[in-house]
Parts: sequence; structure tokens; C-alpha cells
Amino acid sequence: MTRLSVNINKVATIRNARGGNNPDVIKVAQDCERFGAEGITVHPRPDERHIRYADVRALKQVVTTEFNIEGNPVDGFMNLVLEVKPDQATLVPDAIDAITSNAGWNTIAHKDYLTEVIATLKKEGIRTSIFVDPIEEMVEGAAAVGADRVELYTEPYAVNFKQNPAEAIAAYQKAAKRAKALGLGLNAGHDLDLENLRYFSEHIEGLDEVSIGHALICDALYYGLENTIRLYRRQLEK
Ligand SMILES: CC(=O)[C@@H](O)[C@H](O)COP(=O)(O)O
Ligand SMILES: NCC(=O)COP(=O)(O)O
Repeated sequence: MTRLSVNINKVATIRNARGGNNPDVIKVAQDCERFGAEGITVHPRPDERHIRYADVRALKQVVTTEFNIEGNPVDGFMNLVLEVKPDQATLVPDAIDAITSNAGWNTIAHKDYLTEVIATLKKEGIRTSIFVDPIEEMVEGAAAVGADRVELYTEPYAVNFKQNPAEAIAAYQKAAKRAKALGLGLNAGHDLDLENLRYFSEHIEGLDEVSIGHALICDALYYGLENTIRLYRRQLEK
């Protein structure tokens, strides 16, 4: 069964728009779990424009499902992750000025760097995942640096799904198969939504986890958070 981890960055973005504490990201995380989320994902960035480092520390005290922290392993991020010790750290090569994550790691070019980062996290008992494009060599590179999992970057799937689902999924099937053959866990995320999630989950073998934020929080405006989480979980049922 694929686990649904809800990314609550967007909730923090709304809160930050007014400077107060509405919506309360801690309460939202607890409610997501109460409504069936099997994990909470956050993606702190150095400018703290979405989730803040203080939120991450506070969330660690209350999250009872899987806590996943995503981000670029710059010094501030690494210090935070090593202090908080989440269940999983997902390494994402996002540039500081990028609106959102827009590519996976080149695990071959950054082999030495990633090997060191992964070893540091694993020494603290933190499961590691590397955000990669659906390219077999990048998956092999993730295995070579010692990662426990890969997270397949699904924006290209989401874009191409609208034209041709079978073509859109093909590279992901190959990458997923390679990951499983190498003994890696398999996560996926970015722009997954109620339209494209079921097809992805039905066509990718061994999908351990999806992390979903933007579309899920947008859908919650119409359906409410509880119904929305149920709807997303239903897409993952086999
Ligand atoms: C790695 C990834 O694709 C997500 O973490 C994405 O960055 C969502 O976070 P934002 O919505 O804050 O961009
Ligand atoms: N890792 C992907 C994630 O956490 C959420 O991405 P999105 O659904 O906000 O695009």
C-alpha cells in the first residue's frame, strides 16, 4: 500500500501572508493525520518563505506518523535535520531563487557530495531519499551514494499525462523498476493530483510513498480537508 504524506508548506504560505498564526500549521498537521494522512512532509527553504525552521521543530513534537523533511542540504538545512531527526530526509537540489523544486539531482556529477551527506544523515538513524528525474542512471547513482530511497520527480509526468498517459508514465516505470531491482525504496511527488494520481499508482510497481501538497491543499478549499485526504487515499487503493 502506498502511503500518503501531506506536504503542508502551502498552509504555512497562507499563514505567512498575514503574519499571524492562522491557519495554525501544527493543528493542520494533526488534523491531516486524524483524517488519514500517513505522513507529514515539509520543505523548509533558507528564506523561510513557506514552512519555517521553528515550525519544523514544533512539528517534530506532535507528528505521530512519518515525518519527512525535504530540502537542499545546505548547512542550515543539515543542522536542522540533524537536530530534529525526522523519520526521513529527502534531498532536493532546489536553487534558492526557484519558485518550487524543478529538477532532480545529477547523482553522478554530485557523487562525492551526496555520499558524504547521506552518510552523515544515516549515522543519525535518518532514512534518506534522493529526489531524481526518472532516469535509470540517476537511480543507479542514488544507490551508489548509499541512499535508502529515491523520490521520482513527477512534474513532467503531470504535464504530459494530460496528452498521453502511457507515454507520460513510461520513463517512470523504467526508473521504478531499476530502483526496486537495486533494493531502493520508492517515493514520488510534485504536481500529483486527483486527476493523475490513480493512473500513476496503478502503473508503478512498489510505490512506497507519495508526498502531495499544492493540489491537495487547493482541493481542500472546495472539498474540505477531511474529504480531500479521503479522496487522495482512495486514489491509492489497489
Ligand atoms: C520536492 C518537491 O517537489 C516538493 O517539496 C515541492 O518543492 C513542494 O514544496 P513547495 O510547494 O513549497 O514548492
Ligand atoms: N515531494 C513533493 C511534495 O512534497 C509535494 O509537491 P506538490 O504536491 O506540492 O507539487
